[in-house]
Amino acid sequence: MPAEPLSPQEVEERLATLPGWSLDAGRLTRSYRLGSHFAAAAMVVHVAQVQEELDHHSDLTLGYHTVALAVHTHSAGGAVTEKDVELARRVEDLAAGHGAH
Ligand SMILES: C[C@H](O)[C@H](O)[C@H]1CNC2=NC(N)=NC(=O)C2=N1
Repeated sequence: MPAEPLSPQEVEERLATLPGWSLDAGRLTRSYRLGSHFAAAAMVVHVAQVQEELDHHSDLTLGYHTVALAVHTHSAGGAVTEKDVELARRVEDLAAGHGAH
């Protein structure tokens, strides 16, 4: 069953439980800072593993000491859905282990 779009209020409620995440151009976004470029690259690989597991994929950008994500649900017409929130939570869970903040 396709994921349903969250209402603007539901998105705000979810964001209130995801510090550092925001809604930007209709997508859930967050940027993390890490201690080195290699540490950032390792986090990208870990996020990619989670995205494959969830079958849900963000635009994932590796910078010098940064990792940035932006995600919405293509199959819901580009809306934000619970799938995006689930991915954000999973990324939060692994970020600390990479020293990301
Ligand atoms: C066929 C495949 O499962 C789908 O296309 C998945 C893959 N990853 C996805 N990622 C995102 N962000 N939105 C989707 O609708 C989506 N769909």
